Amino acid sequence: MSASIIDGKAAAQALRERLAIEVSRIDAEHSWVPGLAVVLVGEDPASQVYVRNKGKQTAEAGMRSFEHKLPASTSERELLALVETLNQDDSVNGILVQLPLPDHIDAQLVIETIDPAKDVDGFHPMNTGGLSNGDPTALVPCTPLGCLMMLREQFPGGMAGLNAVVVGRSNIVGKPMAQLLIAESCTVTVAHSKTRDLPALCQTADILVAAVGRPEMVRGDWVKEGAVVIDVGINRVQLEGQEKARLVGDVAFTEAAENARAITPVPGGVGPMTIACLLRNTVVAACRQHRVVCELS
Ligand SMILES: NC(=O)C1=CN([C@@H]2O[C@H](COP(=O)(O)OP(=O)(O)OC[C@H]3O[C@@H](n4cnc5c(N)ncnc54)[C@H](OP(=O)(O)O)[C@@H]3O)[C@@H](O)[C@H]2O)C=CC1
Ligand SMILES: Nc1nc(=O)c2c([nH]1)NC[C@@H]1CN(c3ccc(C(=O)N[C@@H](CCC(=O)O)C(=O)O)cc3)C=[N+]21
Repeated sequence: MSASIIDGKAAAQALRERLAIEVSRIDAEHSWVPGLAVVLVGEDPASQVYVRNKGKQTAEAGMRSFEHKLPASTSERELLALVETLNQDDSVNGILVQLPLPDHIDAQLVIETIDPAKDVDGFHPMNTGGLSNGDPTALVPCTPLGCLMMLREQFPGGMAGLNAVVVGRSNIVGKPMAQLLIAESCTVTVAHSKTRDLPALCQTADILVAAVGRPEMVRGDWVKEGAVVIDVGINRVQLEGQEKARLVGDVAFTEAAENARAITPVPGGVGPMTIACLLRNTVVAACRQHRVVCELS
């Protein structure tokens, strides 16, 4: 089988267009627009690109974007004070603090300081707990939410009873992805660096999600014939003799596409959907804060 390629870029654009329509309806009927604050500490060049893309796409959807770029020397106390200010600011409906943070800052403390109602990353314990308890109002982390949206397109009849294997158990991708798949009634296995015989486990997967951070680790013969493969990995690899680094996923794409029914590419798969879901969470959070009904499907 030769896989169909899941076009995350197109899906993200379609979602952003729906968001823009909802934002202009809210503006017309209620005279406010959702606002997203993004906080970046330090100079990490890759993070700066994300922050720039987020700012641009936020504005294109008709929303307000507030960027706070702080030096790497920012103290934990200063960052917590900024978060408190954003919590109090009624024009800010969503707050994202870009991770990772410098070592001298306790990231968990920062996350727990964000008002759960404005936690559009879905990392606050109130939201992670809500997700695992099946609370429909919990804000869901953007990357797994984007993966779920693409999976739903692939399974119009639902995913109940399918075997899902999630490789990676991070708080930002692996664990919330597993929770979402449990809620879809999949049989979910979460693999990590201590998992024994990972290739054999992956071969049992009808749905295979790779969120590892190791370039092309998942090989073609790990993929069951007809499986749907979601590649979350974003790895920059420097090829010999080439000036620019290339982006590759955690899955060996060409090999895996021989066996899969459908697969996400890198770039152009999960990444663009992550940003679109961040904007979606901001619209949803803003509507709740203003106690108006959000007309997004
Ligand atoms: N497209 C997007 O929007 C996003 C992409 N990413 C990308 O996704 C990837 C994963 O990110 P993130 O979850 O934050 O990464 P983390 O480094 O936090 O987690 C990686 C996970 O992979 C597991 N792992 C590492 N090596 C192996 C191995 N050899 N075999 C099996 N499991 C292994 C680790 O296991 P253990 O717990 O045992 O150490 C860990 O659970 C990265 O490439 C990142 O850049 C991340 C966020 C968003
Ligand atoms: N608090 C927090 N929340 C996050 O969601 C978060 C974070 N911190 N830290 C970093 C990771 C990584 N991440 C990506 C988002 C979009 C793309 C993306 O848009 N990728 C494009 C293009 C990438 C490029 O060309 O550089 C693509 O895959 O096509 C990638 C990675 C969000 N993260």
